[in-house]
Amino acid sequence: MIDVSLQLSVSDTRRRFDLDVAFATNAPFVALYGPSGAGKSLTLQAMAGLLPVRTGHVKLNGRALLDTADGINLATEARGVGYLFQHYALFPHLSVRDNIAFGLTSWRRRLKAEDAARVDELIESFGLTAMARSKPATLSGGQQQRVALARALACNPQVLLLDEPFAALHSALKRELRAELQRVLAQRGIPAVMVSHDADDVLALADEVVLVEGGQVSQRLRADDADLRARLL
Ligand SMILES: Nc1ncnc2c1ncn2[C@@H]1O[C@H](COP(=O)(O)OP(=O)(O)OP(=O)(O)O)[C@@H](O)[C@H]1O
Repeated sequence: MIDVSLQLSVSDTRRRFDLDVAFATNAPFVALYGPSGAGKSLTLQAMAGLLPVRTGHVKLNGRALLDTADGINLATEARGVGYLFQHYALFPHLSVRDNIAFGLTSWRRRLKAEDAARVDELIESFGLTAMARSKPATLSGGQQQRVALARALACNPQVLLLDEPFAALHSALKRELRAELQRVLAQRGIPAVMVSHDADDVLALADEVVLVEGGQVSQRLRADDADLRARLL
């Protein structure tokens, strides 16, 4: 069960955006869908603990990652979330292997043997063995996306947060990588929350769709709603 309620504001000198979203679901794959600037990425960032929240909660199978009423606000690294950033945000100076291992290392210690084995398993299962020592810039778009996904999974997350995971890819590759993502999530039993404004991504992957507009949830739709396609397009 993913249970989210978030109230926050972001602003700079000229703009202010108020987010007030809430949804609770048992769906294994949830899509946050809506127009550009609706507040989808801010929702994901707040769930991951990357953004200060004024009031609200984020609960995962009953475990509070954030609950402002109880003074709970776990640090990002303690939340057990894997995050795939829009445009992947790979570290250009690190190899594929070091990108994937990044969250498991620190300046104080080297990778533990069990973590190294996990990184190697991810490299192999995502077909990245031949390029494990290469820098991200030398990889194709699909390969970079696989590195980002492997990095998000390296910390053994309880939930995967995906921000526009297929936006940079052409349509044949999108189809291939959607299927790969479904396989990986089913294999590992990890629920996912995906931000997308691509109706095809949503139709292909989501069990439940949360429509976000103007910083609020405007509708909830299930994948088996007969008119889902019509309502998304
Ligand atoms: N620090 C900030 N200061 C002011 N406004 C901000 C700040 N960060 C985000 N915003 C605004 O908040 C709104 C919601 O942003 P968000 O990134 O969540 O949109 P989105 O729904 O993910 O859109 P897209 O699909 O285009 O990525 C946007 O209008 C954005 O410009």
